[in-house]
Amino acid sequence: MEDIWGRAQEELRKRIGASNFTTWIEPLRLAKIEDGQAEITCPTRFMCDWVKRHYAENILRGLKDADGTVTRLNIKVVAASAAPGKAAPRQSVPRVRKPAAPDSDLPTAPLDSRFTFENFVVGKPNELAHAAARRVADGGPVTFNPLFLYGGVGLGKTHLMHAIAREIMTRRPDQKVLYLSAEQFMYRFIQALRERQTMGFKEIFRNVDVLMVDDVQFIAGKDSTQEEFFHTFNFLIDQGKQIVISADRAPGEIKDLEDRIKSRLQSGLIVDLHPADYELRLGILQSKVDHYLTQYPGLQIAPGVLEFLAHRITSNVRVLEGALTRLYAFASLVGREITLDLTQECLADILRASDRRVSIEDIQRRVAEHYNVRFADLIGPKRVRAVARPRQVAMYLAKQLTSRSLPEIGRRFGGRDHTTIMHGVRKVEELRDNDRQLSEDLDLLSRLLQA
Ligand SMILES: Nc1ncnc2c1ncn2[C@@H]1O[C@H](COP(=O)(O)OP(=O)(O)OP(=O)(O)O)[C@@H](O)[C@H]1O
Repeated sequence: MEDIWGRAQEELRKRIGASNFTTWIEPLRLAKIEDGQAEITCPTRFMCDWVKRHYAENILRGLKDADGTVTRLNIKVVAASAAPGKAAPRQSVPRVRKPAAPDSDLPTAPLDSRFTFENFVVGKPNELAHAAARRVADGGPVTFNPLFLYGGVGLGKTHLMHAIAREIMTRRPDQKVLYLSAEQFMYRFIQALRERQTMGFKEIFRNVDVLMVDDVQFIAGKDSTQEEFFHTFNFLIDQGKQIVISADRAPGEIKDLEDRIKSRLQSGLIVDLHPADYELRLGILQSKVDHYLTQYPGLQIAPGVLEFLAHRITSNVRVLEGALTRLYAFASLVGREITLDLTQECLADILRASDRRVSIEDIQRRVAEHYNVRFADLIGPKRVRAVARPRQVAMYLAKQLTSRSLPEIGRRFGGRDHTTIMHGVRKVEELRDNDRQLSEDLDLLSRLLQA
């Protein structure tokens, strides 16, 4: 099945272009072929409708070419986790392109032009890492050597590394800056060994003023590469040259890394990038929206959408950025304003994956406790204000923090109609901006529920 779909995809990529392919075809899966009918699964309804309207014919043609038995096509929505026997569809998230194996005459890996200090949003979780990176980039006498930056996936390590490299190259063009990933370091070293060019290799690496190695955990367990790295490292430090290293964890926690290397890596300044908190996530989204304003002038984003995304997508910045990119692409294609509904529709798979599994009952219990009302009253018919307002707050939080539909939420609120829920949600949205107490309550409750 994989083979057939692989061949059909190759054809499709040629026919519709790489960008359309990545957005619309890559997330699809070929689930089965039965009695001449191919079944394609799609992670969201929005995407399913779009693909049916625009690409069904091409997909069928591609499948027919790849497997002569196919005569019909059925495209249906299947939630990411429920896709039969397949890995979850890849989200259309732009992965930072890590440079490929480099050309041996040009050691420095290409720098991504977006990864600058200006584009880096600073908040509590990354302020120390940012300040240290800035200090190194500003130059002057070497204060901490090496600078070791570490943090989980997609939290901005590579972004900071590129920013440092670019800044030094601009401020001090006389300095030889060599930036590369640990994988490339190994690739070059092995190539040098094979071509009996180890002297040339050593010369390149020992002649730099600033050496920057990304994802150093990669050399763990690679004995001869570790050995060479260790010597290069010592040589440069002894010469007072700056070294900057990044990894996905602290030096002491990298398994299969020789102790002497660990201890050398620990001899400078070690700073970690913490996962982005709500404020930082919102700040990053706002700065991206500013960029999109030039790319998509006139495309409106409704109030509350960015807050919603910052609340709901907590995994990492890369996923957050990818969500916004997809949202803008969808909205501009269909020529619609980016509303909360559009957001939930077109990011259903990402939101589901990030769903923090807050249940509606958790929300109701927490809200009842906070406002000191009985749980039974909260979901019951009472209309007195002392109960009605907390109920609307609970409805609003249910919409914000879960991926349940309005009718589903209605059922959990004593069988209310979806229009009642919509009214409750809107009411809270209206009041939130001017009622400080309410806004603080919402903030506190969301935090408690997501803790
Ligand atoms: N504070 C920030 N401000 C603006 N953009 C950020 C910030 N942090 C991360 N990003 C963006 O998030 C994306 C992922 O960041 P980056 O590639 O630097 O992560 P990483 O920590 O190197 O992850 P990995 O370990 O997967 O390589 C990039 O597009 C980057 O620009």
